[in-house]
Amino acid sequence: MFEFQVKERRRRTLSFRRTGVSAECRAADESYVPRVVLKPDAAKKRIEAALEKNALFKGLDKEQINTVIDAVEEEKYKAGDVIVKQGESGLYFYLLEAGACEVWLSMHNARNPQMVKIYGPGDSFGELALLYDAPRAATIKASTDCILWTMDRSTFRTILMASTRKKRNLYEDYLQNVPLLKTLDKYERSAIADVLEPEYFVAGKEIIIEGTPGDKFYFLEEGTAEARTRGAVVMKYGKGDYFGELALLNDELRSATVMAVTDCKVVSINSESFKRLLGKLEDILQRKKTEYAAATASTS
Ligand SMILES: Nc1ncnc2c1ncn2[C@@H]1O[C@@H]2COP(=O)(O)O[C@H]2[C@H]1O
Repeated sequence: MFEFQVKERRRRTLSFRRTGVSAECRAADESYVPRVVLKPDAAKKRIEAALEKNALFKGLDKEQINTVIDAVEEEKYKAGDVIVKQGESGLYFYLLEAGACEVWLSMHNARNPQMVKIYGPGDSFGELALLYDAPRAATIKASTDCILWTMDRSTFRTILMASTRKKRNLYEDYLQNVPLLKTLDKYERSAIADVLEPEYFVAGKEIIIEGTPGDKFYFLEEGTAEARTRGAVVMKYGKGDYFGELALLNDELRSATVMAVTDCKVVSINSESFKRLLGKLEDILQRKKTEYAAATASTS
């Protein structure tokens, strides 16, 4: 049998609480006093680079980013180390700077956990226990030597909890009803919610232009749109439909123009997140190509 042994490490580093708390921090948690773990400028630059790669930190202002940079603490793990263990209580949120970590899940008290994904640089984990006051939902194990930045619970709850929860709640129902995502589990859909960027297009405006390079994938959240090739309508889109996948999947130019028929709200995903989060749906996405070919043939 496969048993992970771990107790989340408790920090021994000297840290202090900063006085002169910003109004924003006080608003989020009256008792919060920012934590400061002293570190050289070079370390601050590394943290900033890691934060830039992670969608959860995107909406933060400069002051909040500085609070995060002050508060996090470096941790190194060796290949094979267990960083968090499913079922235990959670103390920290983790941002992976270097190395790779495996996610292991034990479903319904099954004895043998399954590895469900691998995290790489810029990925983060450990938010669920802190967001919902719940036991760790999965076990995370270093698959190579790793460098992580760990954030204490109080900083996480003050700086990141509201924005993360808001985005996940906002898109939970919508994503659950997107047919393409039916085979994903709730956690995989919330990872998609984290990276969605809303965009608005007035009726008649092009969302995608045929023959141009593509760097985004879109879900249509509100309104209707249509795809045209050489002027002929080849596809109509409504709420929950998606487009823009072919250029990203096949590294090619946009093969059609997609235009808003009514005012539209779309949510987009950049190509890096698309490959990371929707990669396992590639077969379903590629199948759509046959549908496009048939529609195009019937108009010519
Ligand atoms: N499929 C999954 N289900 C639950 N947690 C997952 C999954 N994949 C990755 N995780 C991460 O594993 C972490 C384990 O600790 P948390 O429950 O705090 O937060 C969890 C998520 O960040």
